Amino acid sequence: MSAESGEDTGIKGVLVTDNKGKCLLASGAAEDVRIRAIISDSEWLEDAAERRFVPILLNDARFVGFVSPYPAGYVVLISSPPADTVLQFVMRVDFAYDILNHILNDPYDAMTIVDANAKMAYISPVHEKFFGLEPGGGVGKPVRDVIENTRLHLTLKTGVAEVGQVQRMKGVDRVVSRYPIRHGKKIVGAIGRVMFKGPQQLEAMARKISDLEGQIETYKSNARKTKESGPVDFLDAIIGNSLAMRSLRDQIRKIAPLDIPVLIQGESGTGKELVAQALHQLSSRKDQRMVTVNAAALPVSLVESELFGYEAGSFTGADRKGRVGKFEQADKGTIFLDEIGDMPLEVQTKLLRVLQDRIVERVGGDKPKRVDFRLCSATNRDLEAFVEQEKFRLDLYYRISPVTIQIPPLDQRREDIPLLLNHFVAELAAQYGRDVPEVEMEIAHHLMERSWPGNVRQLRHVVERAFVFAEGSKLKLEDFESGPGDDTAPDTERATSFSTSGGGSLKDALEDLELHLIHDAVIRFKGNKKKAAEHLGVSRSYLYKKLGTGTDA
Ligand SMILES: Nc1ncnc2c1ncn2[C@@H]1O[C@H](COP(=O)(O)OP(=O)(O)OP(=O)(O)O)[C@@H](O)[C@H]1O
Repeated sequence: MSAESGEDTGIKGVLVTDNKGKCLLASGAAEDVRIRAIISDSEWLEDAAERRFVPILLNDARFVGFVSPYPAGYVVLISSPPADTVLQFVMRVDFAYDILNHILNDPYDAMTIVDANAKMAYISPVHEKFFGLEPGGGVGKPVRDVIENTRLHLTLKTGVAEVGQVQRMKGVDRVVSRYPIRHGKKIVGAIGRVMFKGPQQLEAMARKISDLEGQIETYKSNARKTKESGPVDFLDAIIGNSLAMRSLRDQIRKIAPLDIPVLIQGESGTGKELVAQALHQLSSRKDQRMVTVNAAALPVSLVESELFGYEAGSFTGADRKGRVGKFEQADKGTIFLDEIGDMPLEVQTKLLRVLQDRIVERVGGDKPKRVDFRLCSATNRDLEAFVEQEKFRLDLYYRISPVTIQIPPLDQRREDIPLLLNHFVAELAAQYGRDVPEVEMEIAHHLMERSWPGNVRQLRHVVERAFVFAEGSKLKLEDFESGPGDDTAPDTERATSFSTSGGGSLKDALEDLELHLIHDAVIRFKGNKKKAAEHLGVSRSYLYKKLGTGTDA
């Protein structure tokens, strides 16, 4: 910058003193007698030389002095403060110089500065080393020639900061941020910062944030649902007008407000979880949580920590902060023990204790805590038979079943099928963002004649398959008659039945499996056959051929 340029941030003056502070040379702003008076104090000089940057404040002007010793005395460069914040920083922080020094030399956070022409103006020593440059070696070169995959030249053009991006340099990923630097309205350069610890830390942080966001979403949506739907809606969600279903809703209405344990029994897919939800929502605990525990999925080794929680650092592999167990989470609310019939005997014993005492103690903790929960359990097993076979503890059975609710299988209430069909079609239309299609009359008839070992869940799957593959705006009987959707075995059984279905050859079994995979993929991608074909790694035409359709839906 030239002496005449008058730029505010430029050097305003120079002063050279001897070791005692006697002025040897003064030029520019340093000729001001007030500045000379300040600087000629040898104590001030000594202190300033330690700090390197010092504010020089006059009544009508403010400067920053850069003070450096040289063998015969001191050199003081006087400049205008680039901004008030900078001046304040220098004024308030005695070790301002050391901070700048740290920023420039931080081994974990390097810096690249380019000028308005995208030429390197500065590069941190750690970054120079990383690129194998001599000190100052990159300065003056176009940034793109020095830094791999840089976008700093684009930052100058767009004027938009890019924060937390991943940039590959010399075969490793680094997290970088790029900022345009403005003087007034003009972009005068750009600064790039590199976190030398790599992106792993950020990834871990991002994962944590996304977990938390997920949890918040669940809470929000639960809160919304509870607000939007009055308690009656939770009963209305249990579709069916058969005598059995009407009586079921009556029982729920009566039992829900009583705070006693309930055991819900019914085959898989009959809606046990729906009933548990309704019981909770119609109880006085509805504003608290219903915490679901899949009892079958609990390994004995983890059951205590899952159910009762653990204190910080209580065992290897535990979260450092400790964890609240399911029973504590359900305090004042409901705990729903699903699949309780599949609980191993050792786990049953541990469970019995907390059901008797209503007290939990975290693993590694010494403060037993009283918990207040409503117990709701469910099973598709014949628990009485299990008790006889000594697979289930009698005392636990009594604890969990003062009241039982039996949900009959769908085959015993086929008159509910038309209502369920309409309900699922409307629900699927909303889920897939389509108009509700017309449903051919014969379909309900056809479905009522079939057997439903997988109960309502299986019915929903069958309707979903037909819905996804239907052409046009009408659901036709033929949509339900062909393809894997017509299989009457429950899904879990079907998965293992490919090789034996129809007792045919291996080729038949493979074709069967292929068709299943294709149908599953189309459902997974909500009817988008292009995406399904991509996912399966087959051409679209092959997929159409297998589905027996000619066009994309
Ligand atoms: N009466 C019903 N009305 C509406 N939807 C139902 C009904 N019964 C079951 N469903 C639906 O069927 C599916 C299975 O229900 P749910 O998970 O409650 O069954 P479950 O008996 O708990 O099964 P499992 O024993 O396998 O855990 C869910 O999508 C549920 O919404």
